[in-house]
Amino acid sequence: MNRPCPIVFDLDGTLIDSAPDIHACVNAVLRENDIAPLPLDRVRSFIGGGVDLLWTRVIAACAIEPVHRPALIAAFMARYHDATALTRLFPGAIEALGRLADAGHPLGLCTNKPMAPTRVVLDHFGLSHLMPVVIGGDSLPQRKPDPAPLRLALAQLGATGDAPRALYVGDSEFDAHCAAAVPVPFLIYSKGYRMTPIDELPHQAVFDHFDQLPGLVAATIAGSDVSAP
Ligand SMILES: O=C(O)COP(=O)(O)O
Repeated sequence: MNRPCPIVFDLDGTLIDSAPDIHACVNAVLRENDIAPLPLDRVRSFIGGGVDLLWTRVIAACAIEPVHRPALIAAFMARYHDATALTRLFPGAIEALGRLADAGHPLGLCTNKPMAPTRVVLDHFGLSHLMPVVIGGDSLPQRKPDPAPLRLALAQLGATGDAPRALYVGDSEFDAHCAAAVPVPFLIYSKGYRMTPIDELPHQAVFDHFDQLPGLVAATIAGSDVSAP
C-alpha cells in the first residue's frame, strides 16, 4: 500500500478567518496617522500576497505618500505579530487536520504571512503539533505565487521531484498559481479570500466545508497520479 502523501495548507482564508484582525491592525495604524479607516471587505480583498503587498494596496487605496511606507509597515507589524483576538478557525478545520494526520498524511503549512505571527496563531489555536513543517512569507526571498516556498515545504515533508507526490490546500489566486507552478494538485476552499472566480483558477477540486476535506483528499488521490508509488 502507498504511504499517505504529504498535504500542505495555506493559512489566512483557508484554516483561519484572520481578516478581522488584519483589518483592525491596518485601521489602527491609519487612525494613528490621521488617515480615514478602510472597510473590512476592502482590506480582506488586499490579503493573500503577504504584508508588503497588503501595504502596497493600502497605500494606493488611501493615496498615502510612499515615503511613509516603512514607518507604516513597522507600526503594523508591532500590532500584527500577536493579533489573534478577532481571528477564528474556519468550522471543522482542526477536526479535518486531525483526521488527515491520524490517517498518516504528513502535514505542513505554506503561508505568505510572516513567520512570527504565523507561529503565534498556530500556538493560539493548538495547531503547532499538527504542522511539523511551516514555511512563512519571510522564510525565503520568494513568496507565493512563486513555487519556491511550496517546493521547500514539500521537500521538508519528503516530497521532491518534478511533480511531487503531494496536495496543496488553499483559497486564493496566490495559492492556485503557486500549486500549478510546482506542480501539485490544488484543493480550493470556497469560503476563503479571493477576487477571481474559482472557475478561472487552476484547481483539482473545490470544498465548501472542512467536513468534506478528508473524503475529497481520498477521492483526489484515487483519481490522480498522487497515488503513484
Ligand atoms: O499574509 C497574507 O497576505 C496571506 O497569507 P496566506 O498565504 O496564509 O493566505
